[in-house]
Amino acid sequence: MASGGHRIVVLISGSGTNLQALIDAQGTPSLPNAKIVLVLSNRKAAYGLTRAQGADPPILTQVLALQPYLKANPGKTRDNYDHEVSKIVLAASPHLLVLAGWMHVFSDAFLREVEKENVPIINLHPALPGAFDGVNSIQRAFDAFGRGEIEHSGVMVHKVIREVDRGEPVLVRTVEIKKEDTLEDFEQRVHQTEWSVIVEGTKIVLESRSGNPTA
Ligand SMILES: Nc1nc2c(c(=O)[nH]1)N[C@@H](CN(C=O)c1ccc(C(=O)N[C@@H](CCC(=O)O)C(=O)O)cc1)CN2
Ligand SMILES: NCC(=O)N[C@@H]1O[C@H](COP(=O)([O-])[O-])[C@@H](O)[C@H]1O
Repeated sequence: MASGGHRIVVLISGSGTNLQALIDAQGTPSLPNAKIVLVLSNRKAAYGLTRAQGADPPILTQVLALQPYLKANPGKTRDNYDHEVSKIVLAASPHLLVLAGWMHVFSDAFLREVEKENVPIINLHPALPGAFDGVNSIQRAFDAFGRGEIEHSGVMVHKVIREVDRGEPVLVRTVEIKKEDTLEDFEQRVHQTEWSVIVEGTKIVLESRSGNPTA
C-alpha cells in the first residue's frame, strides 16, 4: 500500500450524511489508514460539499453537473460527461471510489476508464440485494411492507458494475420494519444503518486491496 494510507474519492449528490460518516471515521479504528482526498458532486447545491470543506483538515471538493456540462459543451454527450468525471476522480490517484448517494447511473465510458486503473468502485444502497434497485428504495420498501410483500428491508454496500445495484454485495445488513412505523421512523432506521454500513463496507474493500488489515 502506498505510503500515507489508502486514498478515497467520494462521489455525492445531496446532503452527505453518509459522507460525514466516512469523514468522521477516517483515521480512526473504524477506518484506519484511510484519507478522503476528493469529494465530487454532480449538484452544486449538495450540502455534502459544505461538510467536506468544513472537515479538519478540509477536503478538496469539485462539482461537475450533467446538464450544465451539456449546455456548456454543445455536441457533447452523457458519455463525454462520464468520461470527464472519470478523469477528475482518477486525477486524485484513488485506491477506492465510494458512491455515497451519488444519483447518476454510470455508463461504460466511466466504468471502463476506472477499471483500466484497477480502482474498485462501491456504492451504498438502501435496500437488500435484488430488491428495489434504483431510486426511492426506502419508500418502495415501506410500501411493499404495507402490502405484506416483505417482512424487512436492509442496506448494502456493493461493487459497482454496469447493471445498476446488481454488483457483488460487499456488506449486507437487514433493517427491521415495525408495523407501527411511519415512513419517517423506518427511514431514520435505514439511514442510521447506512452510516455504519458505509464505513464497514469501505474498510472491508480497503483491507482486501492491501491484503492485510488497514493497520
Ligand atoms: N453503472 C452504475 N451506476 C451507478 C450504480 C450502479 O450500481 N451501477 N449505483 C448508483 C446508485 N443508485 C442506487 O444505489 C442509483 C442512483 C441514481 C439512479 C438514477 O436513476 N439516476 C438517474 C437520475 C436521477 C436523478 O437525477 O434524480 C440517471 O442517472 O439518469 C439509479 C440508481 C449510482 N450509479
Ligand atoms: N440509490 C442510491 C440511493 O438511493 N441513495 C440514497 O441517497 C441517500 C444519500 O443521502 P446522503 O447524501 O445524506 O448521504 C442515502 O441515504 C441513500 O438512501
